Formats: sequence, structure tokens, C-alpha cells
Amino acid sequence: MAELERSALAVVLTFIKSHPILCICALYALSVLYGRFRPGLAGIPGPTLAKWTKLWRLYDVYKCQAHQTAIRLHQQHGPLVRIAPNVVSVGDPKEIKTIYGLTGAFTKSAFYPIQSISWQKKPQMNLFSTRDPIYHREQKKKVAGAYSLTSLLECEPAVDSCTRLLMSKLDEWAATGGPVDLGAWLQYYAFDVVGEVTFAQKLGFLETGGDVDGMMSTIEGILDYASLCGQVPEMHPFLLGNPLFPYILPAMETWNAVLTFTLKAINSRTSIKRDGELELTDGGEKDMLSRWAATKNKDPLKMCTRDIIVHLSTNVFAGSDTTAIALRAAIYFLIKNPEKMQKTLAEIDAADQEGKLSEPISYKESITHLPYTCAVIKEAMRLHPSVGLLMERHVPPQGAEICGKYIPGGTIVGINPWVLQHDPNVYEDPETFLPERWLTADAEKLARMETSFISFGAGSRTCVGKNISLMEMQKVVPQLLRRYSINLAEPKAEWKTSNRWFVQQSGLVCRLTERKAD
Ligand code: HEM
Repeated sequence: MAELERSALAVVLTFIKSHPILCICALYALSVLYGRFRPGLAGIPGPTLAKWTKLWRLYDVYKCQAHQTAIRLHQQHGPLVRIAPNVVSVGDPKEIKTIYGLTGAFTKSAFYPIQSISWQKKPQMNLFSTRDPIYHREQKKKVAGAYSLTSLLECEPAVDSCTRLLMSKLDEWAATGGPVDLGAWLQYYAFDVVGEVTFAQKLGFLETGGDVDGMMSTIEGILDYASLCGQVPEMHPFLLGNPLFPYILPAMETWNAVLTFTLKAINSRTSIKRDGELELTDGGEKDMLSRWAATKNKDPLKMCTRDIIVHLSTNVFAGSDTTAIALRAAIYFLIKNPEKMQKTLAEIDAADQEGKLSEPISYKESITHLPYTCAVIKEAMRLHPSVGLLMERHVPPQGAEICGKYIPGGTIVGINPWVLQHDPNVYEDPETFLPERWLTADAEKLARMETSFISFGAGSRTCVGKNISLMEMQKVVPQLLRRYSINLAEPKAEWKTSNRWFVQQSGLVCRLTERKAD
């Protein structure tokens, strides 16, 4: 018997040796077949090609409109849609708790680490990119305090200084009446605010009215790469994730303007010593660099230089584009809905005439006296979420029941905010910009709308910078509307959107007229 087995094995080995290409093709075909008929996923509807190959999804993302595809597919197929052999898009708010619950049992997919910076020749996992729940918990404990609203309000005067600088620049455009790319200026503003909160300094975007050190285009490049390679993350080690690259091309690290920029901003306050250690003793500031340097000075085991650099650079990467997208959305939807614009202006003017607003408007005044304006911002973020792809997670090894169906362990599942936030079962007339919905819905309906509102993510990995953005937006949007009459330079023009993980808009070219001077 053993003799027979040995000779069978010998025949197989001889066949493999003499037909290697045929064998590789056969193995590939078997893996494709297994992928297509994967137990547990075979019956989930979706585009036919997507069930066979992830190239369908790669092409969909490549076209930059994957958020619209996602909405359409869920309307057609229901709450579960298979968008790659091992990927299921979920469109049911009841499953937010399952997928993003606070236990963090569904870990982030390989889509995220691709977005890490590399420092000292190693990819450095940050709060956003790490897949490891224990590392995440440890790191979050160290930094969460600095993102609390109480801490951030201590930076409010610094945010005000950005608002004043923005207005001084926009005043020049208002004076000439020429067309201004307001979308770009809102992005410069968002960068400088992140600079103030993070490093206690503006990053130079407003001052120069342009992309400083090519950082905006670098982030755009990272997003392009992440959104495409993220659909086939197994290719990353052969592309920019090749571990040999930093040794072959040591200059590669400096290609990443986010890291270079972070180091530059740190160096302008303190020099990083020859041994790579950071020492900051100026103290007294309320920005994150000062806070975390103080923690490090007290207890280097609690916070090391690496941690500080990683978390500071994450702010630069994650905090500016996302906020700029939301700011653009608020302004654009108001311009396109003149009746809502009039209502917002009436609210701001009334509060102003009653002497309830400072110059510039404070966060507290905004949330207390301008409820309609706050609803405008929320509705803009509902209608145009900044993030436009699946927030991917792995189903834990034991599998899970999602929308009444058993999904096997290892499957990638996730929710795209665009799908939930355009769901007519939750938001009546979802394509209409209707800030009133947040003010007039009964308690039950409002609770459903709030649950489905996942522009800042959900659960254990929800956005840690949410308070920065909300403070910033709720202050600057009413301030700009109070100061300028804002119209599109071409009244009938529409903006263009491009989904590369973040759904960027272009074409918010406006004419400004001054309504009220200082
Ligand atoms: C309107 C503005 C913003 C939006 C729409 C937004 C959106 C999001 C979303 C959707 C996530 C979760 C991603 C996922 O689970 O896949 C997230 C996470 C994160 N965001 Fe934001 N974000 C905004 C502003 C900011 C700002 C200003 C910062 C920092 C300065 C920031 C830093 C982060 C970080 C560090 C994470 C990872 C949190 C964790 O995993 O614990 N974000 N953001």
C-alpha cells in the first residue's frame, strides 16, 4: 500500500515538474472557483463579475464614483451586496452595532495600513491605520484627552485667528468682485486650523494662498494609491509597501510630505536631537505637540517620540481634507437652495441684531443661538459624507449573523456612509437638502436618523477628531455667511465630485460681496 502511495506521489511530482505553468493555471482556476462559490457568500446578490474577481471593484473605484454605484446596488439588491469574491457591502443601520461595536471584534481590513507613514524605515501604525485592537486601545488612551471638546475649546482663540486671516484674504476677493475658488480657500483654512490645534502654528496655507510644500498634492497621491491598491492590498508589498524600498531608496521617506511637514513643524518649536529624541520644554501651550511633549517629559514610557510624531502626522493627514469637504458641502448646498440660504441668513442676522454674536462667532454662541445653521452643517454632511468607500472590517473567525444571514469568518464587510445616509427608509426624500429634518423630526425618527448618520464613522474606531471639525465648522460657516453674500461665479454650474476614499469636490468658484464689515 505504502509502495502504491509512493509511486502515485512520484507520478504527481513528475507531472508538476514537467507542466509547471499548467499546474499554476489550474491552481489559480481552482482558487477563482472557490472564491466565486465561497460557502456562505454564494447566495448574496451583486454584480456577476464582482463575484468572480476583485478587479470589478478595482475598476469601480478607479472610475471615482464608487459611492454612487454603492447606492444604486443597494437599491437594486437590498441590504447585502457582494462587491468582490470576499467582500460584502452592508446597507442596514441595524448592523452598525454588529460591525463597528465597541468591543472591536471586527478588526480593520488591510485597506488601512496602506495609509500609514513610514518613519525610520518602518511603516508606523497610527490610530487610524492600525488593525490591532490592543495597540489601538493603548494609543487612544494616551491621546484621547487632547481631542476632547474641553481641551479643544482652549484652542478657540487660535481658530479665531485663522478665521480672521481667512476673511482678510477673502476681503481682497470681495473688493475686486473677481471669481475665487472658495473650495480651495476652505481647504487652506482647514489645514491651518489643524496646524494651530496640533502645533500651535498656522501651516502657511492661508498666508500663501496655496499648497505649502506640495502637501495637498501628496495627500491626494496617498488617497489615490490607498483607494486603488486598497482593493487589492496583496499588491502593496510589491508596490510602495516593498520592505526593501527604504533601504534601496533612503530618500523615499522624505517623499512623504506629511511626515516631512510634521517634522518641520516640530522643528520650528524644538529640534529633534541627534539620537532622534524630541525635547520640548516651552510649555504652557494648549496644542497637541505641547500636551504630548509634556506627557513625555513626565513619563517617557507613557509617550515616546515615535508616538508623538505618528499622532501629529495623523492629524495632518486625516483632519484637513475631510473637514474641507464638509465645509464645501455646507456652502454649496446653501447656494443651490436659495430658500435655505435665506433662512440661514435670517437666523444669523437676527442673532446678530440682538447682540448675541461676537466677532468672530464663538462655538458656544453658534450652538446656542444658531440651531438652523448647525442643522445646515449636519444635513450637508449627511448628503455629502466625506468618506465614500466601505469602512472595511473583517468578520471574526467564528463568523457572524448579518441581516439574518450567516457570514463566514474572514469575510470583509463594511458600510459606506453614502448608502445609509441616502436611504429613503430613514431619510424622507434623501436627495433633497433639508436641514429642517434635524429640527422637526419626532424623537423616534430623529433617533433613527442619528443612528444612520455615520459621517464620522461609528463605534470603537469612530473619528477622534470630530470635535475639532465640529467646532471649526460651526464657527466659520455662520461667520462667512454673516460677512459675505456668496454666489457661484457661474450660477448654473455644478461642482464635480471625485471619490478616492474621500469624496473631493471641485468647482466651488464663487463671487463674494461684503455684507458686513468689522
Ligand atoms: C468633517 C471632518 C471629518 C470627517 C468627516 C471624518 C471622518 C472620519 C471617519 C469616517 C473615520 C472612521 C474611518 C473608519 O472607520 O474607517 C475617522 C477616523 C479618524 N479620524 Fe476623522 N474625520 C474628520 C475630521 C478629523 C480631524 C479634524 C481629525 C484630526 C485632526 C481626524 C482624525 C481621525 C483619526 C485619528 C481617526 C481614527 C480614529 C480611530 O480609529 O480611533 N478626523 N474620521
